[in-house]
Amino acid sequence: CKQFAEYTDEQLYKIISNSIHNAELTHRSIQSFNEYLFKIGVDEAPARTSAWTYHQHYAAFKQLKHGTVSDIDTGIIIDLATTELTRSLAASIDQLAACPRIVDIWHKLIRLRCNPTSVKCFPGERYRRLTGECNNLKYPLWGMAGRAERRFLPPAYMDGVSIPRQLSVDGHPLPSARMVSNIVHRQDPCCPLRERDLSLYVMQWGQMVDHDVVDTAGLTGAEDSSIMCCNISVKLLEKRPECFPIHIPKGDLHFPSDCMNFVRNLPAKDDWCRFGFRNQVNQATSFLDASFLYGQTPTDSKRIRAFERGMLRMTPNGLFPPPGSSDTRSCQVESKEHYCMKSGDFRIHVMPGLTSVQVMFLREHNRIAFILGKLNPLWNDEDIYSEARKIVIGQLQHITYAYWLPYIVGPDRIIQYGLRVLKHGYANVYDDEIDPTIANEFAVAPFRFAHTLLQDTVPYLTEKAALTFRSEDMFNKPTLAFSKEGRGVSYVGLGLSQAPLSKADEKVVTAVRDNLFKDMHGRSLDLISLNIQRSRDHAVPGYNAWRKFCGLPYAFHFGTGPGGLVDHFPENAKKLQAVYRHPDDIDLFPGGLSEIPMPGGVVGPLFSCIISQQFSNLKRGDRFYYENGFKETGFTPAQLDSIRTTSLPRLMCTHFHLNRLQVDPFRLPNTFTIFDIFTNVWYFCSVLDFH
Ligand code: HEM
Ligand SMILES: [Ca+2]
Repeated sequence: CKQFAEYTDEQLYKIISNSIHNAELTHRSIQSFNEYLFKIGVDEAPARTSAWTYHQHYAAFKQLKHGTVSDIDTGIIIDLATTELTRSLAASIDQLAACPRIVDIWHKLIRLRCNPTSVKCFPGERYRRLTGECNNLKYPLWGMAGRAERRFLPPAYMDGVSIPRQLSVDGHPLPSARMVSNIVHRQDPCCPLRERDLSLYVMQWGQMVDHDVVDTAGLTGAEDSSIMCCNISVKLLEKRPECFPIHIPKGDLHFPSDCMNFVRNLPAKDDWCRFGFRNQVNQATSFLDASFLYGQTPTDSKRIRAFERGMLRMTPNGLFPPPGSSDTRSCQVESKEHYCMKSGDFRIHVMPGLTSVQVMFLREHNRIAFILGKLNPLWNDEDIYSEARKIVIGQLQHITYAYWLPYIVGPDRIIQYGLRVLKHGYANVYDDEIDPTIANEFAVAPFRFAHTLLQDTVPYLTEKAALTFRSEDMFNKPTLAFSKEGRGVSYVGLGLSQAPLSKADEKVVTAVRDNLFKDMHGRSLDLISLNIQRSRDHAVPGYNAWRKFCGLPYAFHFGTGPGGLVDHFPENAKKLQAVYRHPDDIDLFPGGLSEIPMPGGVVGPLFSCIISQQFSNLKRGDRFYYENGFKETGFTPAQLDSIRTTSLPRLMCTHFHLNRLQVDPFRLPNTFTIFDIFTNVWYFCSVLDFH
């Protein structure tokens, strides 16, 4: 505290009090400014939104709004106050935090507007909570929905607190995110490549897992409007701290203007109301717990559950989730009979394939609930619901760890990080010192790897025809899912298993790189620019910092020889060199995605390390992980054996009403040649084991 010896307690009190007070004033003035911009039509109301503005509505702080409205303001105020405090005292956050006098005064003052997050746990509870709280009895908040994401590495904010990372190590501005996207990630539409024999279902499962474990909250304008950062004067832009628009370089082959809208993500409230660098909020439970199906709060769950025989609500024909009363604006409806479905995750309609997988799990829950109800006539609704939910989550975890993850990170990483599932018996891997909370960096770059696996088309396979629809025409619409009297869900699901995965390289299809969320005015976004800009918004350090984190060689130069980008093909290293000034500057997404994939995986050494680390945390830091044998909460050995027979083809056969399917729908079926007859053959669904 020596550094602050010249200040009396009264002076420190005044400085800290001023910083909080000024932060409140600034926040209020930003809010009124937003109201004004909304009134004069700069920001767009959700009612008028087209797919283009949906981007912000997806990210909006939705799921937990009712419970945590004040957390939104508190997070912003603490962020503003921290910035002012570091400036007033000309000190870093670490220096401030090392001074107990400052910390004490801060807590006295901040208590007036911020309550530490607290929950009550009961060790005997048999089932995981919807919110994820109390999973860890020692650290009950770990993995809970609505909390700050954790960091694997400290952020690189320009001011050490909140301003996005924008400069090269040599002080020059970083290249525009769109420029990086154009030079590193452009895919020639003529010749998209396919990824080995993997199917598009690999991509779709990934998006479902992603939505289960992460939903980072964004900022919105007045009355939930979409904040517009382009087409406003520089003066106005300066007054909008939410804005961090992407510069589009001259001569862009797709975008005529020079600005792509980009709004920063919400600053999180710290669990203990401490000051600190800006962090972001995960609205989802970090655990792989089918939160996309069950919701993350008791209020949400009330809208999802039927409260009868353990079932989740369904339309009378038993095919779909019912409409959501407050989510009607969450998709674009093209027919009077269609509606936006209610699910545990607001983003269910982003692509027809995602709707298809989510509906499959809804049907599976109700199938299991029906069987449990029949077998246990004395069980009440709550008993059946809880047990069915536990089984569905077990199935989801089993398929993800046993069948999906190895295709992503490759078999070597599965062994290295202890991610293999057992064939028999309990694994008992729980460690209450492991924090499963989703890492900010995992969500911002490595786990977005699957954006390269996307195709320009949505395959749709009926009994009679193989059709395709343009992906860019299908974003955010329930049209295909409801088509053909509701059989569309199955046709999309089957289509995914029969279509090749786009190659796991650095190239990304134009459907999302140019035409993401295209609306009737022709406005669209570039998902890859968003990914890059998002990592700067979160101030995620550059490529080399991550190579070091993973114990991989540091790149001193852009060559691919020793001391350089040793995990890149020369062609990709050259592309990176064309946009970046130093290997330290390379943003995590382009740097990692352009690495040579691991043998048997789709991501390179860096992404596979970060993804494996996160999945290891999700396995070992989840007390309810399905292979754990705890008496109260685990499965019986017989139940566990049964969960282990769960397979994706069984789920698809049952819920998409199929006659036949290949053994592994994550891979394309083999044609019957002499060499591969036994590798991934078609089966009649009736032959598959039903449990
Ligand atoms: C057509 C399919 C998809 C579309 C349209 C899509 C679109 C988006 C959009 C708009 C964002 C937010 C971008 C931002 O502003 O930062 C996002 C984030 C993300 N995407 Fe995708 N995505 C798709 C598929 C996938 C798949 C297959 C994965 C698989 C692993 C994935 C993983 C992620 C992750 C991890 C995030 C960050 C989520 C968060 O922090 O809340 N996406 N995606
Ligand atoms: Ca979850």
